[in-house]
Amino acid sequence: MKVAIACDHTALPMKEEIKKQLEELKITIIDLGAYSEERVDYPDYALEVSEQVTTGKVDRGILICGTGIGMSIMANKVKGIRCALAHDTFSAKYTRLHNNSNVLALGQRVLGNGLAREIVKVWLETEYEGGRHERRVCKIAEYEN
Ligand SMILES: O=C(CO)[C@H](O)[C@H](O)[C@H](O)COP(=O)(O)O
Repeated sequence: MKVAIACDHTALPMKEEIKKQLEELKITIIDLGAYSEERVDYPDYALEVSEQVTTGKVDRGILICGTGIGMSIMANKVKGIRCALAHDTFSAKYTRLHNNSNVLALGQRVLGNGLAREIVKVWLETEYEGGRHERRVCKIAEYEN
């Protein structure tokens, strides 16, 4: 699996922790920044990661900002992106099972690294269920088109 990851200036430590985890899981990582704590704008990073996903350069994306909210708002503007803001493992599991989410947003100011790692683990490991959910996911795509 290939994952693109990015954060803004608020979330560098969590991005590094999640990168470590992805390395442990032998996942190929594309780190699209930010690389310092200089103030940046989260929409730029959300867009970069989302485009990597929609063009098929990576399988999934992970976005981290202070709350995860701004990143998720921006990512969900990109056609083909189903970004889930998840701060618990139940949501992380069900957004894969039911929504086939392809981007995960996290908030460094909301979560500790331990819980963030658990969320990422379950989100990466859970397969989309399809079935009745496919009709609903298709309706989202139809609206985009
Ligand atoms: O949480 C965020 C957006 O939803 C981002 O991390 C923002 O950058 C956050 O609002 C912090 O911004 P600031 O310029 O560091 O105050």
